[in-house]
Amino acid sequence: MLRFSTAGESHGESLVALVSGLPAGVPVDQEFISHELWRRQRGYGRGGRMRIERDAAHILSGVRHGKTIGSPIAMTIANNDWKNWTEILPVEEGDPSKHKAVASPRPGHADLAGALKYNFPDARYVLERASARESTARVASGALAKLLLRELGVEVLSHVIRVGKAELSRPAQWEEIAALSQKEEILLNCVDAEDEARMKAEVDAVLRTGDTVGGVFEVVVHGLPPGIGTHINWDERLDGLLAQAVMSLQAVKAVEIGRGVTAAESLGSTVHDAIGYEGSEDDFTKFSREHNNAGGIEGGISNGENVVVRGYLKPISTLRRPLGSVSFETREPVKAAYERSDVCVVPAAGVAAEAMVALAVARLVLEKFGGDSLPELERNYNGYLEQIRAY
Ligand SMILES: Cc1cc2nc3c(=O)[nH]c(=O)nc-3n(C[C@H](O)[C@H](O)[C@H](O)COP(=O)(O)O)c2cc1C
Ligand SMILES: C=C(O[C@@H]1CC(C(=O)O)=C[C@@H](OP(=O)(O)O)[C@H]1O)C(=O)O
Repeated sequence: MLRFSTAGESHGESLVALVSGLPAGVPVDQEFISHELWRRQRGYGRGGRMRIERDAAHILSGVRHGKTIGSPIAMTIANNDWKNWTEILPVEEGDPSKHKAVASPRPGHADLAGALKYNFPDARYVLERASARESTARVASGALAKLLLRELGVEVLSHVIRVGKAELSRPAQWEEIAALSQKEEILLNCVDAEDEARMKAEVDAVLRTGDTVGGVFEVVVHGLPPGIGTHINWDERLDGLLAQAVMSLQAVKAVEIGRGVTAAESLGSTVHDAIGYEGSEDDFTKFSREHNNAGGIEGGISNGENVVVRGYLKPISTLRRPLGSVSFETREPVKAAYERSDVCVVPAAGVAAEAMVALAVARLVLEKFGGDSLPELERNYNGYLEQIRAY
């Protein structure tokens, strides 16, 4: 089974990722992993921390001569900022007077709930792990899943469809989303320049007022054949696994598959994707669809169309003009803590969500087709593609 876990704190020495269950023989393109990490660091509205970090994955195990060898892959991603925190957050006992308390919990962050739960006098240790710095390790892990999927012709990318009140005004084509991932700079990762300018204006407005914005990203899986996931068991459904994978990201508060949200207020005759038999030779089967409101999943199973998953982000909770809070020490009303912060992270969250989606899809692909080596997996995969083509 493909599994991954992460360790590490935001201002600790490094993030750690551990990925197991990948077959042997998958080419590991380190430049690709670095590019994915770079993409997660970009986007208009990020704070001062991103000027300090230059994320790169250091592979410790599981890869030899540029290919996976079937054993668990351990990676570290260093925190450049650690050097500024070694006295504040030492692993040894250290000097308690150097402790930098997060003295008043930020509404919307994990501070208060975490401090109560773990019995900490302030929120420092809570934010250290709650921080989305952890998503770096997810992106490095997801890059490995993407490299596996790439061997099977499956790609996972994202783009931004809303920042605050500014929304993408038209549907995006796969080719446009793919072109975004090749750009040398990322503004708001939107496929339409005019819409992107309106999104930028939303960020500029909150930069001026000391506020923050949220938004919506869309992850698209391209080239996934029908039959991944199953209706048979609740915990093996593709839609359920994707929802959990994306919802688990920091600040994501809703997940939508296809046109799930507007479908709830629409008639069945306008929502469901009428079936034809006009597919081309390049398609998995000759079955075709009028549109893809289902987001490529029916009954928890991929149906051969692009899989489309949207993540809805709440606005960032650390405000330069903070909301009311209470001092941990005195219990008196004070403003919530502020050190520095991102004000908009929709493009970065989209990249992190790509990683989570790639890991979930790769897990189900490996469960269906098995194989301890890439050639064995490819044999099983291609045999299945032949089967559905001949159906
Ligand atoms: C890429 C990314 C960067 C983030 N940066 C910040 C930040 O600078 N400041 C902040 O308060 N929250 C930031 N967040 C959101 C918090 O991590 C998140 O709100 C917090 O951990 C509480 O979890 P929850 O929002 O899922 O309930 C970021 C989220 C993502 C995905
Ligand atoms: C470090 C990252 O994001 C961080 C996520 C984050 C949070 O509260 O989630 C708070 C900020 O950390 P800091 O207080 O050190 O500036 C962000 O910079 C990153 O994305 O790599």
